[in-house]
Amino acid sequence: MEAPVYTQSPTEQQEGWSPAPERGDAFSLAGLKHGDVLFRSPEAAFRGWADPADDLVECRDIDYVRAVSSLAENLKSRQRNTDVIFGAVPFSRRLPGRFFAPRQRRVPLSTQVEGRVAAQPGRECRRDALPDRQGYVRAVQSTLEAIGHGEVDKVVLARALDILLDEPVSYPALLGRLLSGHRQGYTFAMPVPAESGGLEMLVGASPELLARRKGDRITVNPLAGSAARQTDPVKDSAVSQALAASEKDRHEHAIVVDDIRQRLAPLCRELKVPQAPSVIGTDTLWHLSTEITGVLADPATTALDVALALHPTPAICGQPATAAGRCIDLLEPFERGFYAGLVGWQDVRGDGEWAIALRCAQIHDSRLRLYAGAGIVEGSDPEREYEETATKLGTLLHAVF
Ligand SMILES: C=C(O[C@@H]1C=C(C(=O)O)C=C[C@H]1O)C(=O)O
Repeated sequence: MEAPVYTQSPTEQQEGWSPAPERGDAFSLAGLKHGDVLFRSPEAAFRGWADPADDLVECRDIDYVRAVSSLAENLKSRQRNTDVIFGAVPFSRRLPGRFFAPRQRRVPLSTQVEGRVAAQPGRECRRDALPDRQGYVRAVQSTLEAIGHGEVDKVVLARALDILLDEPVSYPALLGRLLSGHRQGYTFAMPVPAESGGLEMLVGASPELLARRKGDRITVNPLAGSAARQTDPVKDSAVSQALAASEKDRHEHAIVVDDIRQRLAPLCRELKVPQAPSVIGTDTLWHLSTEITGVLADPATTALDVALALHPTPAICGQPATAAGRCIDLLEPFERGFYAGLVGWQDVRGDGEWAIALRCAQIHDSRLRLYAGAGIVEGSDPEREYEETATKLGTLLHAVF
């Protein structure tokens, strides 16, 4: 089986390279292993190596920003040939986040996965749904009751799928497939602290940018309101038009945009929020999307500062956040871990990108936990919401099998 290979175009060869352990001007995913990093966005692509030992911090929420600035100070003072910190922040405050500065290499944007993409060698031995279809439908019904009683306006209710393979996950195979199947969006492999100690790999292909900073400019791109894509192009376009016109989905989306607007206002001296959402397509879904741009009032505000000011948005938690968080704790029979948290990178100047960890799994050896959720508002149909989560799980499932 051939592993996919990255190559760079001649014009981009000078851009931001640090020493890397592989030959020439191409690198292969073949060596990608537990503990390594991969992150590709529409703006940047990185590959990081777990060894030798990295600058590393694991910390709780109040310390995230301090942790990243102390890593940045270390990098500056040691003039290491890298200026990028990677990391992940969990959904809830119960778990620590992890930030580190591995030996890394920035890959040109023209980077393509080349060669035949290998298949996962293992087979599925076991699959457990948390909860099953009935359980999820009941949880959506309970959420609708809470919404009806005025306790909460929106709750994003997730479910998980545990899969056991008969062989450890092949990261080159899995990432090769995710990268070649998702040319847009944010594809990542990031080591994160496991609940049981040690590390797990957070792997996924998310469509959602929480915050990007370039100098004093920021971009925030919430998604909310979804419909499954169709193989027939006529039906597919009808579905996207119906989504754009759907009252229920526009309400679900507006809750997110209003919350983000309010949270960004104190950070920005200029803020542009489009009047109406547009529709964007992933491999499996149409989403309502609003690209919000702003100019920071204080240019010392970093990409992570902006991301943490917004997290958890109503796109992945709900509104109001505290009441929605209570529903999630009560109704989801698993710990979200890093699902719906932040995953990304930031350089020593504070520029960077933090995506929301969606369409992802936490992986250890041959065990995978996949996650997907759907926003519940007044008018949501429990069976359709279940189907939406099934479509969302498809991103990872199609890459594994
Ligand atoms: C919660 C997820 O996705 C989020 C929920 C969406 C929705 O409810 O329409 C759309 C995009 C994401 O903000 C997920 O993928 O698990």
